[in-house]
Amino acid sequence: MLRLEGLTKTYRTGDQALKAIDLSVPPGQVMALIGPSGAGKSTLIRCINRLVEPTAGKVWLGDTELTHLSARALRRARREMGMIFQEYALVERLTVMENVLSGRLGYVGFWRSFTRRFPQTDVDEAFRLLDRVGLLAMADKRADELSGGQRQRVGICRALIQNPKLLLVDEPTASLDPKTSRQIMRLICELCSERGLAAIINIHDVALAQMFVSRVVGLRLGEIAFDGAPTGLTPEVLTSIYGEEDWEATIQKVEDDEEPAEAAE
Ligand SMILES: Nc1ncnc2c1ncn2[C@@H]1O[C@H](COP(=O)(O)OP(=O)(O)OP(=O)(O)O)[C@@H](O)[C@H]1O
Repeated sequence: MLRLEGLTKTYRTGDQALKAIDLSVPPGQVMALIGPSGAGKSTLIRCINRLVEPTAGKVWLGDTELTHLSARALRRARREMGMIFQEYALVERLTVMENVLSGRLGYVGFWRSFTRRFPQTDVDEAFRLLDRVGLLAMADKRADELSGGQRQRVGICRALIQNPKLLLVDEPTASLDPKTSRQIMRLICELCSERGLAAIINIHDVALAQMFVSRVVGLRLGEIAFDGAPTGLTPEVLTSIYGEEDWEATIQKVEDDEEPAEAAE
């Protein structure tokens, strides 16, 4: 469903953030993207929906090649890609419901969005989504009254109400405590599985990635250094991605977390 061919990004500063990346993500697959700071993870995610313009290469979403689309066609293609951000990117003074509905702006006409008159079907779907993520009672609260975990749940609803085929998720747990991080990762993965949605999740926390996803891609200096199952992330592989460090502690943490009591949380 998503296919990158020779995706390359060289910033004007000369930084080669991505070096001819080839990567395919089939429908329904949730993939974690890991790697050290500066490896190119955010650039890769942003080149897919052209928030950052690739220097070379192709991005296929289904049968559509995205890098040569006109602005108008790109707007249409972006509806198929929901984005979830580290800092939630909510409009603070709007309510939870209004923030969720803003995910429909790519679909409704200018005047409707200007006056915020969304079709009833959109409102119904927003309520369903808020219920699914446990925020139904918060629909009328202002976004700035929410905790970090609640804000991220709103961000997830806003991405899903677009009815995307692919989720692009940029460090969804970076501002959250460990327990809330696990809940958010679990929620994203459950929702992808319920909806047959593919996702690429840029995530710093290797242990968290290992707990929830079936495939991990490790980037190093703009190139793929690992692509496989989370069980393949041995200390040697992690060293090849991140450089020297004691990885036993990280891997141990995953095993501890897999105890039944934790899973029932
Ligand atoms: N706007 C920009 N202009 C110039 N260089 C940039 C820009 N954005 C990123 N880079 C460079 O591109 C490379 C990849 O950056 P990117 O942010 O994609 O990495 P990352 O893996 O997401 O890092 P982090 O985990 O710290 O967010 C780095 O060398 C960075 O300095």
